[in-house]
Amino acid sequence: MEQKRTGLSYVFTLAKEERGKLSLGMLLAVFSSALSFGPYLVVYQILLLIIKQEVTLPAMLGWAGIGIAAAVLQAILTSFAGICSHTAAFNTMHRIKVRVLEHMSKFNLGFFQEHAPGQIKTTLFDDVDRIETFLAHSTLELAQAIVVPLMMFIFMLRLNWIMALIMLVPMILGIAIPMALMGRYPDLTDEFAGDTEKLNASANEFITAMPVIKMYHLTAEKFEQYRNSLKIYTDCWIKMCESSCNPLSIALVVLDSAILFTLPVGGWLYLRDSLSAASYLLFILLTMCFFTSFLNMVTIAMQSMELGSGLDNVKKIMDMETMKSGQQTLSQTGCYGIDFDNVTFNYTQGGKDALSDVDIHLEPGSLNAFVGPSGAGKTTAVQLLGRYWDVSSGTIKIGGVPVTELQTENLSDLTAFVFQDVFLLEDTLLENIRMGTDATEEQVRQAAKAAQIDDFIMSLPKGYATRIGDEGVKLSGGQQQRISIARAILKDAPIVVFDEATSYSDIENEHKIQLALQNLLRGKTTIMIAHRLHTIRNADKIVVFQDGRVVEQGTHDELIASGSTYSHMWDTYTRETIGEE
Ligand SMILES: Nc1ncnc2c1ncn2[C@@H]1O[C@H](COP(=O)(O)OP(=O)(O)OP(=O)(O)O)[C@@H](O)[C@H]1O
Repeated sequence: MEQKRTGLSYVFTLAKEERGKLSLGMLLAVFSSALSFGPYLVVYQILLLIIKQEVTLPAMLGWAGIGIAAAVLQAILTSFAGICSHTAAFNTMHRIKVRVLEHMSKFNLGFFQEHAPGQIKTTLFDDVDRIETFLAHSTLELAQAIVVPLMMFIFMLRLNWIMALIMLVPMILGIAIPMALMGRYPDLTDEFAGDTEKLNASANEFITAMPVIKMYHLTAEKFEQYRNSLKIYTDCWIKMCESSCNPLSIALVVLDSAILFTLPVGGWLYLRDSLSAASYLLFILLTMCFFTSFLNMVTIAMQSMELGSGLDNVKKIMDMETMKSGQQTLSQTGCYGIDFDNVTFNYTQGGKDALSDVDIHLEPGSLNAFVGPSGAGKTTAVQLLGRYWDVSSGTIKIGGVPVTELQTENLSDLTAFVFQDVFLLEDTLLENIRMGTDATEEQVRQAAKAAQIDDFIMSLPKGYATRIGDEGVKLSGGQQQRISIARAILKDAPIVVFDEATSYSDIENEHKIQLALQNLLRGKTTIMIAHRLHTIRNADKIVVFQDGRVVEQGTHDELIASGSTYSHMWDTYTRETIGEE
């Protein structure tokens, strides 16, 4: 279905809190433009004096004074108009950024997995910044481009209606001819916006994938996705230029040659005594001024076309449905069981089920493990518990309450997730573990000790004050995972999920973390996803996933005794581990 382009009215809806300032800015811009007539009127009056042979020094000085006063006032009004529009634009930009971010923070977390960071950044910064530029500059130009030619036309109509109408001929031709020619070409604006977005996304991917790209000696030219996007973008750009070059050139030539219409007609009227010499000269001056103002409209039209796709992106995000928060809350100090009741889920409507009819009951305060081959649905199951996505059917409950009925902040307080890939803030190690909580430095250290990362941190010259990031220290995968474990320990949530959380750790560190966690996780309901089966051997319940279904559940001994999937996995695992040793 073709998407309807978002109109300029949406910009003014976004800027509704600043309408007063914007209107004042536009009004001042109109007054300031009206004053730009000053010099022309002065010239006209002086010409009249010359023709009537009434030139006197006081009269000349008087008119010159009026001209200078008009110019000074014009400068003052322009400056105030700019202050109004820039303040309104900056406030609007700030407000939109906050609103878009707030709105995004209410999405299911899956949104951030589905959308490339580059794409979100483009909307949040480039597209919103374009709105700011438009409001700061184009609104004033728009007011001027509409009002100035209109005022000029009314003035000229009063001076000589035939000449005024003649002035309209090049304007009508300048619009009608290009529009007729443009109609023969397809509208490529949406296609171009889409191609630009794809090019940005593939450039972003190229930069993100730099380590792999270097390993395989791929250059930007050889990186097929980038090369294709660039070619499609360039082809579309050339097509756009081809389709707009001729009509635009014709429009410019016709509008620029407006004087060729007013000059002969004015001369003819002058010879017939229907137009005074002063008026004739004034018309020649105004013809040039009129079309310069009118051409501003073409520039604004082009700016608003550029704004269009950015506006669409902002609107798309603002129109997206947010995750509906429930009303119920559970205490963060409680101990809760978890139930998956007949849960089915697919990432894309009509696509293959990532989970089918999953039924699991996890006892309050128990240690549980999700195991199974890659792609079996383990991560999907735990992400559904945290509402990264919402189930397609069935219910997931914490302490008997469906997760969809819990307040979103409460659900977040009840759960702590440690994933294989860790996100670190460009901040100190202390703040990276503290993560906005009011934990004391001592509490942070205790958590870091349990996660086996305190020794490493203390070995750094600045200890916990060491900053992570470009200019700071770089952490290994295992160290990052241990920071993430420390965060989860400090959060002290009643439900803790580890998804391959120690996969980057060496055996010794993994063992130490396991020992520390045994104490810390007492009384919490824990889910561990693990491929290294020895780490979950003592779990109260092991749930075996295969192809999106739960095929077995029980303790290690029960599952080994049953002799099916888990026992085969265990056999293979122990054989491989012994082989490695
Ligand atoms: N964001 C996503 N969009 C679409 N499909 C997905 C997404 N994430 C996972 N899948 C699909 O869902 C299925 C289950 O994936 P999931 O990551 O839950 O498996 P897993 O058992 O955790 O695998 P692994 O052990 O390799 O992490 C797979 O077929 C996978 O391709």
